[in-house]
Formats: sequence, C-alpha cells, structure tokens
Amino acid sequence: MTSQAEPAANFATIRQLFKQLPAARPQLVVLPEACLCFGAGDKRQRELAELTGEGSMQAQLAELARDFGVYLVAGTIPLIDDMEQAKFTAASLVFDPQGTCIARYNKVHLFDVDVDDNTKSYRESAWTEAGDEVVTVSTEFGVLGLAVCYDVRFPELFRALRERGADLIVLPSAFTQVTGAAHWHVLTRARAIEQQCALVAAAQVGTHANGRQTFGHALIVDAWGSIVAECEQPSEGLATASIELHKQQQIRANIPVSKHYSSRKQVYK
Ligand SMILES: O=C(O)CNC(=O)[C@H](CS)NC(=O)CCC(=O)C(=O)O
Repeated sequence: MTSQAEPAANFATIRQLFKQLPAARPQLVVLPEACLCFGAGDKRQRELAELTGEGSMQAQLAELARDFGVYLVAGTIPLIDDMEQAKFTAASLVFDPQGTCIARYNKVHLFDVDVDDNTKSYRESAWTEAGDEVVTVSTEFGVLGLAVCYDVRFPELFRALRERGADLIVLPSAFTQVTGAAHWHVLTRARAIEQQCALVAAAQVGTHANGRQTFGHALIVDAWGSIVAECEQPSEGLATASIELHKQQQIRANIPVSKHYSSRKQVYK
C-alpha cells in the first residue's frame, strides 16, 4: 500500500484490494505498518489513537475480517491504554474470520535512526511507546509470531518467536527506500532461514503525504528462504502464496537448528 494520511481513504484501498483475494479459506491477510494512517505526523496519529477494543478503526478492521472471512493482521495502528497517555503504541492486531481480535503485539524496537534520505532523522520513540512482550497466537494455519518492520534487524526476537512455537512470522513494514534497497530482501530471507518459519512481510511502497519514500517489495518467504511471492513495483497490490507446512516440518527435521540451539544455549549466557 501507499497509505495516505486519513483512515477512510486507506480503508477504501484495502476493500478494493481484498476483492482480488484468492477464494481459498482459511486465508491469512497481512497489511503493512501504519496501514490506516501514514505521513500525517505524530500529532494526527495521537488524535486517531484508539483505546484497546474501542473505536472506528478497530471496528472497521473487525468488519473486514468478518466480511471476507479471513484472518487479518492489521499492520499497525496507534493504540493507547488511557486517554491521558501522550504516546501511543504501534500495535499490530490479529483478527480471526469472525472478526474477533485474538492478539495484540506492540512494536518492540523503535526506529530512532539516521538515514541518508529526504527525511534524514527518524525518531519513532518521540511519539511511540515501545512494546515489551513477545507475542504468538494460534490459528488454523498453526502458530503466528508477530514482528514489525525495524524488528527484522533483531534476530533475538525471531528466535524467541520460534521458541514459543511460531510456524509463520508476520512482518508488517514500512522500510525506507534507502535501507530497503540495501537490506530488505537479505534481512527477511535470513530471519526465515534461521528460524525455519515462513515469513509474510507486507510493505508500504512509494511516496507518502509527508514526502517519505518507502521501499515496497512486499514479499512472502518460505522456511527454506525462497521468495515465493513478491508485489510488483511500484503499484499497490497483493502478493499471495499457499503454505505447505509439511515441507516446513521436513526442513526442520533435516536441519534441526532449534534442537541444536537448545543443547548449546549455555554458551551464550
Ligand atoms: O512512522 C510511521 O507512520 C510508520 N512507521 C514507520 O514508518 C517505521 C518507524 S519510522 N519505519 C521503520 O521502522 C523503518 C525501518 C527501516 O526502514 C529499516 O530498518 O531500515
């Protein structure tokens, strides 16, 4: 997606894209980071921020999941736990096909980074409260592990997700054009290979309201590290693939990294 500043426009795009979804069910759909509000500034995001379980963004996301009968990972949206809070969390919500919210992950690693692009200085922690919890959730596909964007640079989180039983990892993202061109494919493939988990990495693409440029290349990587689907550049669209968990089990049996890690864990202490 090239998400716009206001949720209404983004919901219209999402509904349009959902019409192209494959008919097969169960189906898992992953939206990019900041899918409902991008490039509007931190003040606007704080205004839009909703209390957990309340508000129109969450209601419309639940309705989408229900209308299309899919599991929905709603990228990230700004959530707060009480109205007095100055900062919001970049929350990734998971809805089941009945529209029930079954998990919430708050982005743990915040993008306080200098990049040689037209934004120069990214200071996500100025308006975002970092998460402090590793989150997995059971679905008809197996266990989903949740991570967001900049988290992909921290393999420890992915190890923790695998240790908690993750079969599939989702990574809603908004990588910068500059860092994405250099690192995106390598990082996503590396995390999938290391943890032998399929990885669904949704992405923002193009130029946004505030002039920010995002890299795109939303992709799906299998547990062998092969890119099995990738969005065409530079337009909005879907990348879809079917996951064969028995192949993933075979990879894990053949190269038992998780077992080997457990047996040598003490080396890192
Ligand atoms: O700010 C918003 O509205 C939405 N959030 C983002 O775009 C976030 C925080 S600024 N972007 C990243 O984490 C980029 C990571 C990245 O590009 C890298 O790791 O190289």
